[in-house]
Amino acid sequence: MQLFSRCCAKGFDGRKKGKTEPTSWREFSLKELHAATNSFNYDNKLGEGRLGSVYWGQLWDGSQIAVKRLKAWSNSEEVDFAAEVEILARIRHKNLLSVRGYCAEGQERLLVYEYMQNLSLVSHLHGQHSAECLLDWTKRMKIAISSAQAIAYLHHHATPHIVHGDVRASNVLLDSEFEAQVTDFGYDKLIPDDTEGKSNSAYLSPECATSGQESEGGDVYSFGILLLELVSGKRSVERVNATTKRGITEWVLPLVYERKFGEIFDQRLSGEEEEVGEKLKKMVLVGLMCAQREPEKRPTMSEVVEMLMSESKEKFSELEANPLFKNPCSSDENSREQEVAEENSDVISEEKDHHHQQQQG
Ligand SMILES: Nc1ncnc2c1ncn2[C@@H]1O[C@H](COP(=O)(O)OP(=O)(O)OP(=O)(O)O)[C@@H](O)[C@H]1O
Repeated sequence: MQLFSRCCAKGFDGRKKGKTEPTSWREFSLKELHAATNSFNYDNKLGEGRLGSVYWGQLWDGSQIAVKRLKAWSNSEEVDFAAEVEILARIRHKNLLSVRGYCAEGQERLLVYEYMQNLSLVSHLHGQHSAECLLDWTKRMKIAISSAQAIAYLHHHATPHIVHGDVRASNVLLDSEFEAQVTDFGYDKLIPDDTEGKSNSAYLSPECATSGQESEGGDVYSFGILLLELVSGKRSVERVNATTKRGITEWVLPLVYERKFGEIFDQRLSGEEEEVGEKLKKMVLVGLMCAQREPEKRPTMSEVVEMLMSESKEKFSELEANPLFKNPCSSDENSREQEVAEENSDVISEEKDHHHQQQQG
């Protein structure tokens, strides 16, 4: 399809650096969006999410757009769509994809964004672009930091502070320089009853799955899963056999206990990790810190940015020494005690054996 052929390109004209300065926010007519998307033609469809379908389009001035056609709008008639979109449009950060405009005619509600030619992180990690355009480590680290900065901005600098509520690889789009453009934030007023679609997601924090309440801590959890996905190239949840699925943390943590980082890193990039080994380890450890079950143990997004960007060896050693990364079943002290006991007494060793058998029985 023509619209995908530009994936991995450096820019439309080869001169542009990153995201173009968005032209000012405005209202679009339905006629204009019909013309731009070839009447929402199936061939223009980029994909479909919980909120509706997204179409590629081209405006009369040649600029490329992505149009999100919201479904189930009739439930939300009391919401002033234009006012809500205007609030969204005011949220500006270089790594957030801000809305460029909207259309509200009859039952139709549409959001217009700049088209991101390198599409989403999910398509590069697991989708159609994973073979033809594999993200190297430098790009992955850039994506990790730039997406963390975007979420940290929402949590700590936007007024009022914003919980993203749906951090995942498909909501991290990539611009021409492979910088992250985080999207799909601030929709809670536009789509009030939107918890159901997320409830099965492996990105959802345990407390949010129970309470249905989104929070900054929940975003941190989801970002942790995203980091592990980015560094390993694995999906957030994988099927182990016909009846069992395994979350990515359950797979990564035991490997970290044994310091088998090489097995965690995306095997499709083997060889390259020598140069950036420590940074990749850091991505794994920070990912696990974020994806802890207990929200109070997780870092804030500002701390995540700081950890990911830090060059300090001491800070890295501090991170590595976190108790989370020690196998609770074989702490160093326990094994030393066992060694001493085994050296000194056969009886203890027999007792231990007995105890072990009792435990197994
Ligand atoms: N501005 C854009 N530029 C390029 N592709 C886009 C843009 N916005 C969305 N897409 C693509 O369109 C598809 C659908 O996006 P959408 O945000 O509706 O769903 P999703 O993020 O996959 O799922 P959900 O909304 O349920 O989290 C995705 O594959 C996404 O990568």
